[in-house]
Amino acid sequence: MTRQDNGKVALVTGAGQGIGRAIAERLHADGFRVALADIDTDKTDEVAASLGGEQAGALSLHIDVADRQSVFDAVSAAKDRLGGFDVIVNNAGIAPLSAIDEITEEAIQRIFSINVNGVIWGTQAAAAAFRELGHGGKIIAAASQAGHVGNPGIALYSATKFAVRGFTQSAARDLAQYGITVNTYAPGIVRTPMMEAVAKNTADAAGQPEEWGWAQFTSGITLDRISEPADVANVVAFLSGSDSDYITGQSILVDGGMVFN
Ligand SMILES: NC(=O)C1=CN([C@@H]2O[C@H](COP(=O)(O)OP(=O)(O)OC[C@H]3O[C@@H](n4cnc5c(N)ncnc54)[C@H](O)[C@@H]3O)[C@@H](O)[C@H]2O)C=CC1
Ligand SMILES: CC(=O)C(C)=O
Repeated sequence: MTRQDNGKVALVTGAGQGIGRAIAERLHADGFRVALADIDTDKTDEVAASLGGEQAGALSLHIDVADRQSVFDAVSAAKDRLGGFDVIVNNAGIAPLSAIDEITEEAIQRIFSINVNGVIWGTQAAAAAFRELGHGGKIIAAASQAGHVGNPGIALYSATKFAVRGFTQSAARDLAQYGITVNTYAPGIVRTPMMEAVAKNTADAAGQPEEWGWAQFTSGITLDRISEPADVANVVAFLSGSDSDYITGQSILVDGGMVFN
């Protein structure tokens, strides 16, 4: 089907691969002009080109979500070059393993600077752009099933995702007066480079084969399969559009029934 531009602009962080890429592709197919922002622009250059490039509403941008100025610059570039600003998807994140005894000050700072500060900077920059443009908008961030319940081996990561949910609930209260909704999506186990590394590193740390690493995370999926990035993109497409206008402050689990709460 031919793509119909819907007149709206979305920026997706971490759009170079995995879930972010699938979200950017889905929003573009739905008619959004999309800024694909990533620290690795080799990847976003390629994805944006595959969608037809800037003239076709697919703009590759550099962003380091840990750097507030970089986030504000990317939002500003998306707004100016794509002609508006309506949705931000604060998707970029990292998931290094964290055995409790081995957590260091540097490890805490690194993961929080990306997974939490990155969401805060994206929220600030998007809210400022929406207010400047005189309309509301949608702020969406990646949480995780690990931001709803504990998982072995990823305690520090889990702390960042609980933090994202807490920030989101309060930001939803603060920004409602501007017509801005704030929500998170909480994936389960998604087949991406991140999850492949998590499974492999979990197995390596225990001296076990890789399938054992996967099994630590995949038992208990009610729908009995790992998620594909498109499963998550479907829900983010809903949160980006007007059908979700009456939802704010929520974390939507997209986990095939791993966590019921
Ligand atoms: N894969 C999974 O099973 C799950 C993933 N998530 C969350 O979903 C989000 C996306 O995950 P995946 O696609 O699996 O990850 P991924 O590692 O496959 O892709 C992440 C992307 O973010 C980019 N990135 C990393 N640091 C960045 C920075 N400082 N600034 C800008 N971009 C940066 C990377 O270059 C990469 O393109 C993350 O927030 C993750 O925590 C949540 C639950 C499960
Ligand atoms: C990487 C992640 O978010 C998991 C295992 O829930």
